[in-house]
Amino acid sequence: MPPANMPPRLEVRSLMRRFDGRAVVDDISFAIPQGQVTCLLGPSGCGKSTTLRMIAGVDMQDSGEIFVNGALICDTVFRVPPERREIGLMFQDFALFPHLSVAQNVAFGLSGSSADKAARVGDLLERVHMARHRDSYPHALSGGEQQRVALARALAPRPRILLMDEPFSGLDERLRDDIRDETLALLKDEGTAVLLVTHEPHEAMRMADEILLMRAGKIVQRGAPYNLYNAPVDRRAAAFFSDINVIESRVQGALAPTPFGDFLAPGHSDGTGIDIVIRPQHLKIDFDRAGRGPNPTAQDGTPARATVKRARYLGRESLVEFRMETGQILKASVPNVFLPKPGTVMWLMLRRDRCFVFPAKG
Ligand SMILES: Nc1ncnc2c1ncn2[C@@H]1O[C@H](COP(=O)(O)OP(=O)(O)OP(=O)(O)O)[C@@H](O)[C@H]1O
Repeated sequence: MPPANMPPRLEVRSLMRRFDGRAVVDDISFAIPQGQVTCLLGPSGCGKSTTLRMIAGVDMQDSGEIFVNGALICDTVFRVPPERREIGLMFQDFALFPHLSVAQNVAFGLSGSSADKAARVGDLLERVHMARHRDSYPHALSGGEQQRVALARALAPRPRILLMDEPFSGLDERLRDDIRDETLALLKDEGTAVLLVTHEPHEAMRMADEILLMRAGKIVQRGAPYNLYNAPVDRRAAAFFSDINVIESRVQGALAPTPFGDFLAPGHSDGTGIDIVIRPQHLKIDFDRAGRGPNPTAQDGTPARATVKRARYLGRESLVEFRMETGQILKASVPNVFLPKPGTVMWLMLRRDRCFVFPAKG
């Protein structure tokens, strides 16, 4: 942890960028301390890359300021050019130089004595497990190997900040998690402050100390991965991280009645639409006991009858779709193999501590 009085490595304040009169980045502020990985997460087109491009200095904000180590590097008047910002870049389309070997690629941005450069290149290639490929050329490397070299090249000059734009998107799904973990370990060793752009929640959960959830140019929620997953600000934020079930209700006397019992809806007037949101892994399933289910509990509320519509085995878990007596379909995710036959009558409960209650239009 950096000392408390140390300025953040990177800070942006009230960044705005408009294209054709439309605010694509709309009043964004955040700070990243030394050694922290922050993920800018959001759907395609929400303004993530534009934010990164302004910090890199290849695009210019309409208003707002960017600071590195507490010093202004860009506002609407003053602007440090990109090459003097000491910010490393690792973009999806930021290819290796094809005519340079692996070692030459990593050495490219380095200054200092040849001995120092060789030591830094050797050390980084060891740490990204590419030392034995030091004399290979990029075309002879797999996508994952090229990505490792690109990481070593980006970190070689010891940038204070590294900006990464969808850096793993070109990789085979099975490789990605390994490379993400190796990358994270190296970034933490180096103490680099990182801003990583991704549209994949899984990637953000795996890599980030802090996630900035972005939508239509704004940060709608920020916090540790745990907080975003377990305390989403609205229904869309919940749905961004996993499948969700939504049970619709209408408030009657500060309560939202559902087939699973009443939910508290304080502050909402009668007739207000309410969504009870729950992730599939937080539904509980019980067997039918001659037409009866388990007894209601404070934690799980009232059980409701449902019929199995379909069950599929997905490897780590099984996904079971249920049809409620109201006609609504709910999805339950169950660890391992659980494949009840379609038509089987079962009882469902909602883990109350895992339900989110939102106004319907949220
Ligand atoms: N130079 C430009 N001129 C006009 N519109 C632009 C320009 N650059 C970006 N945009 C628009 O700004 C919006 C945000 O783009 P941006 O690339 O920042 O989104 P993103 O969140 O990074 O999306 P993706 O994940 O698809 O890259 C998009 O609607 C895009 O079309």
